[in-house]
Amino acid sequence: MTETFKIRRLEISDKRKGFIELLGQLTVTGSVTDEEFDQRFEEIRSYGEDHVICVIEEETSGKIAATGSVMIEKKFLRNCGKVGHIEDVVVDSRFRGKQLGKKVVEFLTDHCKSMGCYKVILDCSVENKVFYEKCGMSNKSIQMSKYFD
Ligand SMILES: CC(=O)SCCNC(=O)CCNC(=O)[C@H](O)C(C)(C)COP(=O)(O)OP(=O)(O)OC[C@H]1O[C@@H](n2cnc3c(N)ncnc32)[C@H](O)[C@@H]1OP(=O)(O)O
Repeated sequence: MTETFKIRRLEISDKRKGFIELLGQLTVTGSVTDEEFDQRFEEIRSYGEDHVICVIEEETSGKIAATGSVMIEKKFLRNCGKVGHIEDVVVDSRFRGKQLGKKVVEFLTDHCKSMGCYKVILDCSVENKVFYEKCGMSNKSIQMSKYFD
């Protein structure tokens, strides 16, 4: 069967297209009810261009094959500059190795550029370092984190 991929922003109907299950390939999602999804979707939509989630839909199957998100941080430094933070990039294991991950990162990076950000940053595992290098990024620092119970 021919695969046709289309990249676009997340739509409210994407919950039915496997969006949450796809995020489950990245980390724990918990059980998200339709009501919780709709509420969170509207909340994120209210941030407009400052919080964008992109998806790639495989149109033949109507399934979400890849996703990633970006948040625009507004700063005082660098003349009230802006920084893009990329998060939650994942490609369905059935569709990996087809340049979809790269397309997601490009989409998000282009958004940051169009928003006037001076840089875009993300945290990733050592295993994904080469992937992000192929997306034109380079290692700058180490990640620190503290998880709350
Ligand atoms: C900020 C964050 O969200 S970090 C979390 C990243 N996500 C995950 O770890 C979830 C599980 N992994 C995945 O979903 C996928 O494997 C991803 C997103 C890491 C990569 O997606 P894919 O669609 O398979 O990658 P894609 O096909 O676009 O690869 C682009 C290039 O990177 C290379 N590449 C991809 N993954 C890797 C890897 N793990 N190690 C080395 N090279 C890699 C590819 O070979 C390709 O090289 P080429 O352009 O020379 O042909």
